Amino acid sequence: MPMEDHATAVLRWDESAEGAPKLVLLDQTRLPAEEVELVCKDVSDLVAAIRALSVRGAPLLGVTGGYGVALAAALGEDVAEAADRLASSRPTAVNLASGVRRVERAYRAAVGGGAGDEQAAAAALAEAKALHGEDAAASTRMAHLGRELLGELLPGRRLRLLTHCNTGRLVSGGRGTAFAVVSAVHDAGDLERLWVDETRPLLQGSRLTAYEAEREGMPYSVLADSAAGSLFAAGQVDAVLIGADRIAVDGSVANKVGSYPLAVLARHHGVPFLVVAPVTTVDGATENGRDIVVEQRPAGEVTQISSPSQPAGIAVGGGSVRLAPNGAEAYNPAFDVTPPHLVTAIVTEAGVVSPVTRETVAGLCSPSRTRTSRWGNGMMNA
Ligand SMILES: CSC[C@@H](O)[C@@H](O)C(=O)COP(=O)(O)O
Repeated sequence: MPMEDHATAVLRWDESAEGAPKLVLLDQTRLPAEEVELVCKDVSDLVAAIRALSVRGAPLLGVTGGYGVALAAALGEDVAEAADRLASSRPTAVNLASGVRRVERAYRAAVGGGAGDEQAAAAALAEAKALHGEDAAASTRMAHLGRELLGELLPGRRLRLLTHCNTGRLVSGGRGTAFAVVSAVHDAGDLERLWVDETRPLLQGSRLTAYEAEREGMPYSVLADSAAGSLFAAGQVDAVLIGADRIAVDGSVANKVGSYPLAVLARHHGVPFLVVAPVTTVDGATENGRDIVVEQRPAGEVTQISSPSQPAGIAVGGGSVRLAPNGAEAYNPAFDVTPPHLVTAIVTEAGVVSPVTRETVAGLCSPSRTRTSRWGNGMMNA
């Protein structure tokens, strides 16, 4: 069932009620147990929601950050200070900072053009809404191109696709990134099974992707991340599809921790490893994968698990259960970086990039990008 059919939108700007506008989010830390709205009345609320992963996933973080700047402007907060706090609330997903800066630029341009406070706030909101709409359109295009690519790579068969983390409607103005491609395959009747990595430690796969797969009526199975190797060995995976939080100019892909081992497995077993991400995730300012800042999260996310009412293990207060001895230290990077030579193709709304090289990826950043019409030879026409 599509997300719009539910009363709770993933994110909405609310100015219908009396008083000041608010940003209302579907609190993703409460899924799949319950659909609960989280009302952000100001930028501090929103920054807290972003840090707690109540709202998450690269494209949606960009859209949320943009609305955050609009909220600051509407409330008469210091927009520059609010933009800095929003942009730095999580470091890895480039969309967050770029969404924030884009809306901040629109606000400044309005102020520079002589707009009053209300007009400038309206300009910021219009830009945030435009970004939201563009993200939805990009999602539709990526779904189409990704499905087409799978048809070329793996013709004439029903597909067993493996995905990691969560990349569907919960992270996007539309149907998402990698999950949007899976949805398109499913809609066409070509999905034999979606393998859903649970995605330790915060379980974005089992909590969120399985929730979305269930609602779309897909055949799916959740697996422990460590079970993926045996699935590949058994010949049960036709392709891996993931999203991305940041793609460096050299084609390195930062995504949820656990993506890199899947790329290694995929290469070993000769399985295509596809990254699906909007052009806004390609960061022209980050030359190499080693320059990508990987967010380190609290140890408690690994060493404890919370009660069902706080299923993500994010809030480690009352109701949490220890998974490791008191005092255990933990290594908890939120993301890892997959080198370009392990990535078969990057699917963007502007086209499919393959092979993934500095030259082909740089084409996505430059205004004068060139595209070729054959997959496997630079870029496919969008
Ligand atoms: C389209 S979403 C791509 C990525 O943002 C997604 O795979 C991911 O890693 C999200 O991480 P999260 O820490 O849940 O924000």
